[in-house]
Amino acid sequence: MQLIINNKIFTDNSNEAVKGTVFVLSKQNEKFKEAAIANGCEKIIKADELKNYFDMSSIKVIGITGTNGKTTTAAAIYSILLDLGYKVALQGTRGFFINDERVEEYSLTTPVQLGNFAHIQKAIENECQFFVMEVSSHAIEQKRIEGLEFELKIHTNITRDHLDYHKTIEEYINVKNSFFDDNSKKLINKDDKVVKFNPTNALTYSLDNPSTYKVNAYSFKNGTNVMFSKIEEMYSYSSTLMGIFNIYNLTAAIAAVDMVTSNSLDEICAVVENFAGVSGRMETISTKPFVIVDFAHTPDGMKEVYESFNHKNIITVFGAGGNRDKEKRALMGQIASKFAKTIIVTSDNPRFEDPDLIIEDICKGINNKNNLYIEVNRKEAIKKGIELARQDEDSVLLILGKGDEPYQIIYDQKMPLSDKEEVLKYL
Ligand SMILES: CC(=O)N[C@H]1[C@@H](OP(=O)(O)OP(=O)(O)OC[C@H]2O[C@@H](n3ccc(=O)[nH]c3=O)[C@H](O)[C@@H]2O)O[C@H](CO)[C@@H](O)[C@@H]1O[C@H](C)C(=O)N[C@@H](C)C(=O)N[C@H](CCC(=O)O)C(=O)O
Ligand SMILES: Nc1ncnc2c1ncn2[C@@H]1O[C@H](COP(=O)(O)OP(=O)(O)OP(=O)(O)O)[C@@H](O)[C@H]1O
Ligand SMILES: N[C@H](CCC[C@H](N)C(=O)O)C(=O)O
Ligand SMILES: [Mg+2]
Repeated sequence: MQLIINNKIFTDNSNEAVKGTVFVLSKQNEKFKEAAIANGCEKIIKADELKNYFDMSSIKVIGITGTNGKTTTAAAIYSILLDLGYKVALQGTRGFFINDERVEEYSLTTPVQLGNFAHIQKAIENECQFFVMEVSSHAIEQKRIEGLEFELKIHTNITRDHLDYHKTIEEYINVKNSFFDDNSKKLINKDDKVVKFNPTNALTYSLDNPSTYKVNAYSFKNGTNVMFSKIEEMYSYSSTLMGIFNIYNLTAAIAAVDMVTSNSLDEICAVVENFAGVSGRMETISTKPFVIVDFAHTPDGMKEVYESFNHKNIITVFGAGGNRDKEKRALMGQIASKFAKTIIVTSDNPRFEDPDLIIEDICKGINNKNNLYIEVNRKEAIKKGIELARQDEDSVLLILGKGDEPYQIIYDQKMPLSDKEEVLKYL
């Protein structure tokens, strides 16, 4: 990766660290320092020194971490800020966006150091006042966010994910919490039981516990309607987004915009309705049969989705990623069997693993095998789901795990596949 500032090349790759370039040292490439020197680089700096070469004072960086809800909360903040007339950049799982336009496709949720700086540079060139970014646990652990100064840090929730990488849940929680141990402005979900944060400059939001931005009531009639209070004052907003978890995401987004702008909460709440949600996140693809595509890929994420459709006969299609946390698989099976009437277990990015064995792992959590179908081919699994949904008017088909990912990863190949397009094909 290279970054050019005032005609000077900064690189994090020793192979590119030739004469006249600056080698930017990070946790990941420390081991290549000698190679960079051998290649003749002009200078070596630490990633957190990059800020000395770079004037970022015109842009406010907002970072969001948590197990679930980062992409949705980030997109909601982006949408609200744009609607209020600001220029904004958004960086996360779905790519990189500037002022309502997609600039880059999917890659990492949080790029490496030089990648973050390059995007911020582009945002500044486009006169953005805000840079909204998702911060993954990998990024915190690998110090990809070194050298960034955050105007606001937001916490969504901490459950379980990526244990293939972090090994233990304790380590995962510690990594996430470490994002909140400094004196920056923070916005914390007060209903989360494991979050630990430095209380200096922290405000909170919640549905259950006392907090700064406290949801007092909500209803799901004709969309989602929410009343919340800040200190003594009451406010309300409406949204087309479904699910209690989206009340968390939207309330966090409103609170965040309140914390970083001088707009009134009434102004902010008025534009929330315009946010149509994120592609592939609780997205209704069809109402008859009722079909939803969602990105839930953790036991907790699935539970949240299923609970939102408790009044329906749930038919669900899902798998679990290969070369990722194996422990979550049986738990996902368990959650599905608790809530769903019919389960179709299939593949979700098997990568280098045998898809049949991943499915076996998932099925270990499913006790009642009566309404269980196994279909390793995801396209066929979706087709089966639609067939079954057509036979039951009270059903909802919940296709989980891939959201709007446009591919299935088999070995290291990305084969084109879109859950949404498959659904539309069979309707
Ligand atoms: C497991 C993991 O996170 N791996 C990341 C890690 O890989 P690595 O340490 O093996 O990389 P490496 O090839 O040794 O290179 C490390 C550094 O050395 C440098 N290098 C390398 C070779 C050389 O000869 N000389 C040299 O200087 C490279 O330029 C680089 O800066 O560092 C690389 C760059 O520094 C990342 O691209 C890579 O992400 C891989 C591709 C990945 O798939 N990561 C996923 C798991 C990830 O990060 N996901 C999260 C969360 C997703 C979510 O929940 O939404 C994300 O933020 O996307
Ligand atoms: N606040 C929340 N609490 C619990 N579950 C949520 C919440 N928000 C979203 N979800 C569920 O998690 C899924 C992923 O949401 P989203 O993409 O916003 O999260 P993310 O943190 O960016 O995930 P990832 O780290 O995989 O990119 C959604 O499709 C939904 O099922
Ligand atoms: N962005 C996350 C979720 C991907 C979910 C699922 N589609 C998978 O491949 O496991 C990750 O890379 O772990
Ligand atoms: Mg994300």
